[in-house]
Parts: sequence; C-alpha cells; structure tokens
Amino acid sequence: MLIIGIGGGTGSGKTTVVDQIVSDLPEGQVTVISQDSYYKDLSSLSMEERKKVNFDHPNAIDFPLLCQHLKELKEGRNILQPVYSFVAHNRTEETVLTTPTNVMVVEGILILTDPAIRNLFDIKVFVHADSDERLIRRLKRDIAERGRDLDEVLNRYQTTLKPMHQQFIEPTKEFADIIIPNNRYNTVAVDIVRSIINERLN
Ligand SMILES: Nc1ncnc2c1ncn2[C@@H]1O[C@H](COP(=O)(O)OP(=O)(O)O)[C@@H](O)[C@H]1O
Ligand SMILES: Nc1ccn([C@@H]2O[C@H](COP(=O)(O)O)[C@@H](O)[C@H]2O)c(=O)n1
Repeated sequence: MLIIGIGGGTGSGKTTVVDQIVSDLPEGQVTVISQDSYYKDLSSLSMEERKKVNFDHPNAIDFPLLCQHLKELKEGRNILQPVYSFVAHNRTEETVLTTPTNVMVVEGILILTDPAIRNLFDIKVFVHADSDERLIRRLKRDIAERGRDLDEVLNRYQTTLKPMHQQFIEPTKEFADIIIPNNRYNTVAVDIVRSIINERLN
C-alpha cells in the first residue's frame, strides 16, 4: 500500500488537486480520506458553542482515531470512516465503510502536523497558494457550498485561519517531499504525482 499525505492551507486547492490526481486512475485502486472527517465529535456542545470552536488548531482533529484507522487499513482491515457536516459543525451519525486499496490519499490542512500520521506517509505533498488567493477561494466556496456568509468567513479568517495557518500549517512545508505551486491550475505537478502512483500500481 502507498499512502500519500497532502497538506496545505485552506483554499490552496488540496481537494481539487486530489480529484485531478485520482480522476484517471483505475477505479477501486485509490481511496481518498479527508482530515475533515476526523474533526472531533462535538455533540456535547450547543450549536452556539460549536460555532466558536477553532477548527484550524490541531486540537480540533481526532488524530488518534485517524492514525488508528490508517494503521488498520495498512493491515488490510476495513474501517468505518466518520462523516462530517460543515453546516452542523459536527460529525453526523453516519459512517462510510472504507476498504483498503493499493493507494490511499489523505488530505487536510493539518495532516502534516502530527508526527505519528506523518510517519505513515510514503509521500508527503504540500499544496501552496498565496494567502489572498486562498481567502478569495475560501469566501466563494464557503458561501456557495458550506452555508456561510461574508462576515462569518472574514471574521474566522482574521481570528483563527490566518494565525493558525502561520503557526501550524505553513511550517509543515518543510516536511513535504513535493510542493505544488497552485496559484494557477498546475497540471504538470499533478501529472508527476499521478505517474508516481501509476508506477506503484503497475
Ligand atoms: N488552481 C486553482 N485556481 C483557481 N481556483 C481553484 C484552484 N484550485 C482550486 N480552486 C477552487 O478554489 C476553491 C477551494 O479549492 P479546494 O480544492 O476546495 O481547496 P482546499 O481543499 O485546499 O480547501 C474551490 O472552489 C476550487 O474550485
Ligand atoms: N465546522 C467547521 C469545520 C471546519 N471549518 C473550516 O474548514 C477548513 C478546512 O477545510 P478545507 O476543505 O478548507 O481544507 C478549516 O480552515 C476550518 O476553518 C469550518 O469552516 N467549519
């Protein structure tokens, strides 16, 4: 099994890059796991309290569960992956049965911050986009897809996204084997990662 970790700031284009990487790969050979699925269960908090949580700090993520799941997949066992709701700011009651495949791609803003998780990755990728580009993308996406409004996104950007990016996310660039510059769509870099995966599959 080849496990690829893909980090980078919010709006850098991780999900888009992952979609591009896996789009032409044989079905059933590649599985994508999102760090977002492993936000901690906040059922004990009210909606108002959940809204105030700093979702860009490593403490927001259930890294032990993610680590356990990756190890189980590596050992050939199925896992039940949590399903996250950005609207409810919480895990849902659902889970997704996830089976081990030849290639596992794990993506998320904080995915390269945890040493135990980093150790499980065969290849570490960091997707870079400038902060103004990321903010513009985040605004558009969160309003269109995640039920947010302009003030909410800008407020979160100033209070948590920006400082957490500088403190926790940007420093993980140094752990990356490959840094993908993604201010523009980068088909060359995507092709390179795809050919590494294809080599492993053949
Ligand atoms: N290279 C790019 N150029 C312009 N827009 C992009 C690019 N990559 C991603 N986007 C757009 O930016 C938004 C955020 O991208 P996404 O892949 O969800 O980022 P991330 O997963 O890193 O938060 C999406 O609407 C996506 O379509
Ligand atoms: N309830 C939540 C949980 C997380 N976020 C934000 O999502 C971002 C990470 O997801 P990406 O797809 O952008 O990598 C992170 O920056 C959190 O602020 C949220 O808005 N609401």
